[in-house]
Formats: sequence, C-alpha cells, structure tokens
Amino acid sequence: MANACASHSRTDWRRVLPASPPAPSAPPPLPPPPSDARSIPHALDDTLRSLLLSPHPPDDATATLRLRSALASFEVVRKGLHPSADDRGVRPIHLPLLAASFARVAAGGAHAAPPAAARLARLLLACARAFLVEFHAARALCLTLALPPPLLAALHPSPPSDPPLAVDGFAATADGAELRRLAACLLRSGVGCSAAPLPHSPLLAAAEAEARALLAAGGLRPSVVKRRGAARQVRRCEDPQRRGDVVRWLDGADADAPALSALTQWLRNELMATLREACAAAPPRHNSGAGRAPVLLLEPSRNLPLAMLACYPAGGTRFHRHVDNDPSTPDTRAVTAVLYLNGGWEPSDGGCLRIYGAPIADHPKAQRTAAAEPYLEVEPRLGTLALFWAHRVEHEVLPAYAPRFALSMWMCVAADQPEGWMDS
Ligand SMILES: O=C(O)CCC(=O)C(=O)O
Ligand SMILES: [Fe+2]
Repeated sequence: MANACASHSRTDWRRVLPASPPAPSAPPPLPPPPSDARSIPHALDDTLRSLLLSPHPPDDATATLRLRSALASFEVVRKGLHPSADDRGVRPIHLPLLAASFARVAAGGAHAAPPAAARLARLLLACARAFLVEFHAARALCLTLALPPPLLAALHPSPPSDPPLAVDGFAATADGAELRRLAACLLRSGVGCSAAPLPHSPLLAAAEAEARALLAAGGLRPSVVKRRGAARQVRRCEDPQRRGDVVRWLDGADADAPALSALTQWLRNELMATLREACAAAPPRHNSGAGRAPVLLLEPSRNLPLAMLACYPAGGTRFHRHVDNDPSTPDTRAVTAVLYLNGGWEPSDGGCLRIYGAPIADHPKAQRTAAAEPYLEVEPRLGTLALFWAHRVEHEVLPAYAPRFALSMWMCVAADQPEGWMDS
C-alpha cells in the first residue's frame, strides 16, 4: 500500500489535464459557513456542489481557495476559535473530509453528464495539487467516474521515464539518488545529511527570500515547547531560554509563500516517498528507527500542518539539547527532516545543528566533547537537508548570531504501525 501511494504521489498531475478555462466574470456566491463541527460535512458538500453546478464555474485557483477556507473552518469550529490568520491552515487530518465530500457529491449524481464528470475530476485534481485531497484518494475516485476516454487515459500514472517534476513553474530535478543515499544513512545510523544543495533548484533561493520577507512582515510567532505538568498532563508553553526561534506553520498551499509551499510539497512527495520505500524494503532489524517493531510505516503528521518554517533571529538564540519525540511526552513523530535556507551562511553566524549519539562516532566528520561524547555538526547552509530519528536522536541548535532559517517536516508512524518502534 505504501508503495502504491508513493508512486501515485510522484505523478505530475499538472500535466494530466488541460489548463483551466478563463476566470468567469461572476463567481457563484459562497454558501453560509458551518455553525458547528457536525454541519461541516454538509457545508463542504454545499460548497462543492455550488462550485460544480454553477453556470459560471470559477477558475481552479478560486475554487480551491473556497474549498480550502471551508476545510480550514473545521479546525476553527472544532476548537471554538474565532477565524484568524493563524487558524486558516489545513491539517492533513482534514484531507479525508474533502475526499469524502467529493465521493458523496459524485455518488449524488452531480457528475452524471460527461462534462460534469470532467469538471468534477478537474476540481478534484486541482484540490490534490493544492494539497486539499491526497493524490491517491483523488485518483481512486477519478477512476470510479464515467470520464471521457481521453481524460481517463490521461489519469494513468506516469511511466518511470517521465521528465522530472515541475513544481509550480520551477524546474526541480527529482534528486532521487541523493535522497536514496540519505534514506539509507538514516536507516543505518539514525542520521543523514546531504552533500550538495537539495533540491537542485532556484526554489531554494526564492524560498529563502520569502522566509526573510515573512519575518520582516511579522509573520512568524514565538515557538512553544512541551512540558509535563501536574497530574502528568502535557502543557505547551513558550520558553525562550530553552528554545528561541519564531515559527510559522505551512501546509503546502500557502498563497503568500509559493516557493516555500513548493518545497513543502517536494518534502511531502519526494522525500516521503523515498523514506517509505526505504523503510518498506529494509529487512526486519535493519532499520535503526524501527526499535523492536518488524517495520516502520511512515505517513505525514495528522495533527500538525505539513511543515514548520523557523527562524532563530540572531542574538545568540538557540534550542537546547533535546529529542523531538521525547519518550516522556510521546507522540507519533519518527523522522525529523530539516532543510536549511541560509544562502550567505558564514561560520561566524553560528547556529549549527549539533547531533549527538553513538553512531555519530563512525562519521568521518565526528568530533568529541570534553567528556569524549561523539557529536556531528551540520552547517545550516542553503539546501542542506538533515534527517534524523525524531524519537531517538539528541540534538541542539547552537547559538545563532545572524537570522537563521530552516523548513522542517516531521514524518510520523501510520495508524497501523506495529508496536515496539519507540523501544531501543
Ligand atoms: O533547525 C534545526 O536545525 C533543528 C531545530 C530543532 O531541533 C527543532 O525544531 O526541533
Ligand atoms: Fe529538534
């Protein structure tokens, strides 16, 4: 199953359908927002139907924006929040809601006529591209529709000889060999670090520029750390002495940060697929992250947005030594991926990632603390991608003396993960 999903996620859906028709002059009015969590599925269905059946269908961008707000309102309503810029993100946990809505609307006959079926398929794939529906769910539903033969033929997965993915207009090579090497290092020793910038693309510099602009516009907020309080419940609080970065969560479709979104999608698609494949192919006990479990099954985090943009804003800000998924406050995170975005980094800027642990001792660049503990330092240069086990590897961010940017993604264990993966 993991392999099947991985191959679908590599299909470039942008190439399977014709370009959007021109934007209409009068888009249909929005249905009323949901008033409570139970009415959200109906609200989604209504929004979807109004988009599909309108005599003046909006373009893909407008349509996905509407579905995106309808989905984001789930989190707002569920938590009893007032909608604000912070709460508009779509969590992976919400994606099946929209897929289910598409299935209901399709079953309800909105697709009965071939042109309507084609429109439904178009919108579904636009949603997959905007990360509002999982690719494999979109494809599975498309195959149940009565689509015209040319469209159906176009929906077959791309052959392996396909040209590399083009991410939102940027040419990004798949960088597959280096990703597979990193995955192998991760499984063997718990840590993998790229030797050359990844992905090999102008996206990196564009993303750094966006990150700097977002910081300047006040778009990043102080981060929080987890703490076990009285009665053993876990609290989240700011603690700038322990962790001094400011962050912004991204879900891969953030309109004000297209290059960061494209990198988020690259991590979600290319890196995730490579790690899943490596984990699925590893014989039992040959994956240092699987603990006592026979296999490690990875999927995107269901509770967090896909990626976190973080900035340590100079002044010696740091993140003290920690394990991301500490067994004292356990969650489902298994892999931490950090992509650094600091084009002009100099050693005097500080902010290296220091990784501790026994396997590091064998690394050619390993150093030792005064107490002879082995460690490895990763320089946060533009395009350096570091991977390590979120539930095993101790690490810290050393004091930063210039603004230091990184895009992080956590890959979690799937719901059907066999027990024992947290045990050493
Ligand atoms: O940015 C880095 O190098 C790592 C940050 C980190 O440890 C974290 O966010 O948990
Ligand atoms: Fe960390």
